[in-house]
Amino acid sequence: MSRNILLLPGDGIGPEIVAEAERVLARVNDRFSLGLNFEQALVGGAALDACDTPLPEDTLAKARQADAILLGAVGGPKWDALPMAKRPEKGLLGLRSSLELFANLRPAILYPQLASASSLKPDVVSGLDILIVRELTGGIYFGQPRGVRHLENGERQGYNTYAYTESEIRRIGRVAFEAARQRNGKLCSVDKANVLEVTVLWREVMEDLTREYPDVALSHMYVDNAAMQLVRAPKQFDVIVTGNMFGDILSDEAAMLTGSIGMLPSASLNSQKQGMYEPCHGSAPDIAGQGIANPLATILSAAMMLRYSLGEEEAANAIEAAVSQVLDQGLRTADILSEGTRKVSTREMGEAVLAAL
Ligand SMILES: NC(=O)c1ccc[n+]([C@@H]2O[C@H](COP(=O)([O-])OP(=O)(O)OC[C@H]3O[C@@H](n4cnc5c(N)ncnc54)[C@H](O)[C@@H]3O)[C@@H](O)[C@H]2O)c1
Ligand SMILES: CC(C)[C@H](C(=O)O)[C@@H](O)C(=O)O
Ligand SMILES: [Mg+2]
Repeated sequence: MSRNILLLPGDGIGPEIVAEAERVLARVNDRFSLGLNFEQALVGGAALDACDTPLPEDTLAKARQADAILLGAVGGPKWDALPMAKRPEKGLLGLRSSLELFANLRPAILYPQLASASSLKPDVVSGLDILIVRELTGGIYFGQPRGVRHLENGERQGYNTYAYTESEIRRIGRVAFEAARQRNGKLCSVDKANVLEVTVLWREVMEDLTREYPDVALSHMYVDNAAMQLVRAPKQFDVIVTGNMFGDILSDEAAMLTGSIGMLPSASLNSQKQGMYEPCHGSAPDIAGQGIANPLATILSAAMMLRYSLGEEEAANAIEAAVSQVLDQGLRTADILSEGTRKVSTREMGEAVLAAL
């Protein structure tokens, strides 16, 4: 069986970290005879520079045909002044919406070796294993109308629309309830139902789903409290389900509980389980080109790809075990460095994972 993997390195540290994940994928491809074929395409700022669009037709066509996609990151100061429709981030959002990748899984797992790198005290985070299920193709990111308009008094007004249909809420809800059922039967839905009508509906639909999932205990929390609880007592959470923007923010927050945003992988899936896999972080312009970025979130995203889109559990487990092994060896990129550990570069970290494989 042959499977096509599309690599989209993107911008900033994207090419550096995707190169390491590609080498890891190539190694498990050989070791487990996975029949993976790799192809590359442009997205984001790299695509803007070459083709004047952040999502070229050719990239979208390749993405539609791929069995799975691995993306680095997009964006950077070079393109920040462009109008919204032309920005690198539109390339990423265009991929997500064109492929209907509505279900974004962001696991925040603390590797025990990184307990001292976490922003929280070891006893508060030890054993942390949370899954954030973020709706990815709706909400305020995509709602219409949007823009900047001129008011009669001469002032300009910027506006966006936060909208969800019942069916959009139901389908992400089902993904979250299924995940909760397979884990510990606990789901917390995060909203702002004390203020926003759209999330009153969100809450109603989530409640409704409990009839399909009587074995899952559903709770609700306002997003401001959830942000606080995540740093107060994160282990109260198991699966969190939330909308696009709240999920974006809460997942960056959760990343710091695991030591670094450089540790947080993600899967973005559609209803056919076709998926795009990417680290939760961005293009990190402040460290791009220095060879010091942490490639583990991308390598762990590759493991998620093997598990969710390709059904290669054994290869996925092997990558995760290799990551754990290099952490055991005390190797750390700068973002997770702590006393008594050894600082390594992006490439050295990739090499170490390869060696462990
Ligand atoms: N999925 C994506 O492609 C994605 C995600 C987030 C942000 N972005 C874009 O990236 C650009 C920069 O955004 P930002 O600075 O707000 O967020 P960022 O995630 O790029 O960086 C935030 C901080 O985390 C650090 N960091 C991120 N990844 C790291 C890694 N692998 N190893 C070590 N340190 C790491 C950075 O050095 C920086 O200090 C923007 O253009 C933004 O739109 C893209
Ligand atoms: C770059 C940006 C569009 C993106 C998002 O907000 O979804 C990023 O922050 C992420 O978390 O994947
Ligand atoms: Mg984000």
